[in-house]
Amino acid sequence: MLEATDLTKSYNGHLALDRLNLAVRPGEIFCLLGANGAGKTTTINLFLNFIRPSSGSARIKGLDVVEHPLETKRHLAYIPEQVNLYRNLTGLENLAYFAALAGHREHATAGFLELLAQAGLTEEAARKRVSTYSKGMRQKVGIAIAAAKQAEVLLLDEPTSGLDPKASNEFSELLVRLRDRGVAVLMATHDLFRAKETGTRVGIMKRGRMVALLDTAEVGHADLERIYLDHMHD
Ligand SMILES: Nc1ncnc2c1ncn2[C@@H]1O[C@H](COP(=O)(O)OP(=O)(O)OP(=O)(O)O)[C@@H](O)[C@H]1O
Repeated sequence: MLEATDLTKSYNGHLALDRLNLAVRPGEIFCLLGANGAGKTTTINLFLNFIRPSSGSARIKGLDVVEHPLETKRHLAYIPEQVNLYRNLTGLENLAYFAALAGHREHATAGFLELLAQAGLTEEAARKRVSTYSKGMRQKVGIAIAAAKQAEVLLLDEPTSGLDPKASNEFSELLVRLRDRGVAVLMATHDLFRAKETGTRVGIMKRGRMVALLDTAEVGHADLERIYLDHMHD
């Protein structure tokens, strides 16, 4: 579904990403962990085709993202740290707008309200302007947009940073629901706890390289933290 093969990005000889090999299957949440500058955002941006690889390839549903930019974009949704929405429009209007932009005009207002309700926004909140929303509410609109697009691949870059624990928990539950519907999720995060809770696998990155790959079912919270810190120290 989501595949990196020897994916490499260098900036003036500095390897931001060094031969990454990774496959994320439908129904899987893969969490990228690593210190600042480890290459997590670079990985996500390569899948989004925001930047070009120096060598290797990023594929979505078997299609190279550089060779098939439009087709691969159709299958994916992206939630950055700050979801960009039109502040003067309501959550409902934003959702309708972005769904239409993605070619999904089949939903009526009731359908959009249902998607927002599933993402945890009441109708009352959905009809308020986004300028009045908290960060957690904007992230929920982001999830509703991903659901309206029926995205099969979800890319997230530190989506829960700055969310309070309850909002972060709610957001993680939404991710798990999408995962259970067969969405392939790739998420960069600094939150070891959430990575263990919601991730199927985690990859620890350091200076552009994937230095460890773990199955979350096989490690406890304390193990994951210890393994992470061991890698940061050497
Ligand atoms: N446009 C650019 N020009 C030059 N170097 C860059 C550029 N973008 C990223 N880098 C470098 O690539 C490396 C990887 O950066 P990246 O943003 O992928 O890290 P990250 O793991 O996402 O970090 P953070 O946790 O801070 O978000 C860093 O050394 C960074 O300085």
